[in-house]
Amino acid sequence: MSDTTGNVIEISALCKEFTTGQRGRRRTVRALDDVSLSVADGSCLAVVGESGSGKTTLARVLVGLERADAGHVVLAGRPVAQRPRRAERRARARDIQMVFQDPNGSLNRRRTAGSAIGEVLAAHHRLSGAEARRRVDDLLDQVGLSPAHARALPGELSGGQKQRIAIARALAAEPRVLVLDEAVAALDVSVQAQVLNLLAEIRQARRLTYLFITHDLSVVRQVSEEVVVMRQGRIVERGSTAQVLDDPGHPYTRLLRDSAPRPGWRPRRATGTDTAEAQA
Ligand SMILES: Nc1ncnc2c1ncn2[C@@H]1O[C@H](COP(=O)(O)OP(=O)(O)OP(=O)(O)O)[C@@H](O)[C@H]1O
Repeated sequence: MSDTTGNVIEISALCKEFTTGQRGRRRTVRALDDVSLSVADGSCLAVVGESGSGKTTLARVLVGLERADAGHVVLAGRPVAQRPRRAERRARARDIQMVFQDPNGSLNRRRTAGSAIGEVLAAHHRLSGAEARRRVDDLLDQVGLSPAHARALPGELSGGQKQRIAIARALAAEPRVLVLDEAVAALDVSVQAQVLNLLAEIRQARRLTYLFITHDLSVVRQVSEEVVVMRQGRIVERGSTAQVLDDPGHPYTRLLRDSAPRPGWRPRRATGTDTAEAQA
């Protein structure tokens, strides 16, 4: 379900600050500074930016792991409460799920893959034991694993297989939106390509919407039609992937693109001009 605009995510004027340190040495960081963004139902929007630009904070606010100081989020046509009740939290989890960079964070090392997926199924659907087992097998199949993997503990799985289980867990809730936060960053390049292909197939088959957070511009080209560029908590540029990466409008995007490793790439020391331009 999307709202009348066809957007499944509508974010307006989100702000979030973090204050750290002891009294007298306090430091405040504005992780999100007036961020407004919409994501069309069924699309894939990439969010890029250097480390600390606010990408993860945006994701965490969206899925409800962090509370914004100001601003609004509308998910699948429903405004998201800042202090949600249990039922609202559960409804949000059915709308949006997140896959993290490190699958170990979402998998208990003493729990089999089947039981990890079954836990999410049980939280969102009323199923008999036999139905749940069948759904676990279906989900394993959708992420390219076999029913035998249901009995495996995380320690018996490769990094790519663990990430596939984390994706199956997220899919078990049957969400409309998947937020993928550096979801392939920890994988070897060949495994990365397989998981990216898998994610593309799943999006098409399930008509899902992706918010794809990455620092890797080559990944952006493979997965998304549109991209937003974040810098110091603000969105500095948004457009089609081809336009933003091939003909960036903002000096910061040019700097990001020009410092990304690629075939034939030679590291180049940033000049004073680069830095001054990017401050614009
Ligand atoms: N829980 C927190 N406590 C204090 N500061 C935080 C916290 N979470 C994020 N920050 C700060 O907010 C800013 C944005 O961080 P965030 O993790 O959202 O950036 P990012 O673009 O996702 O970076 P990375 O790519 O390194 O994950 C950073 O300056 C970070 O140090």
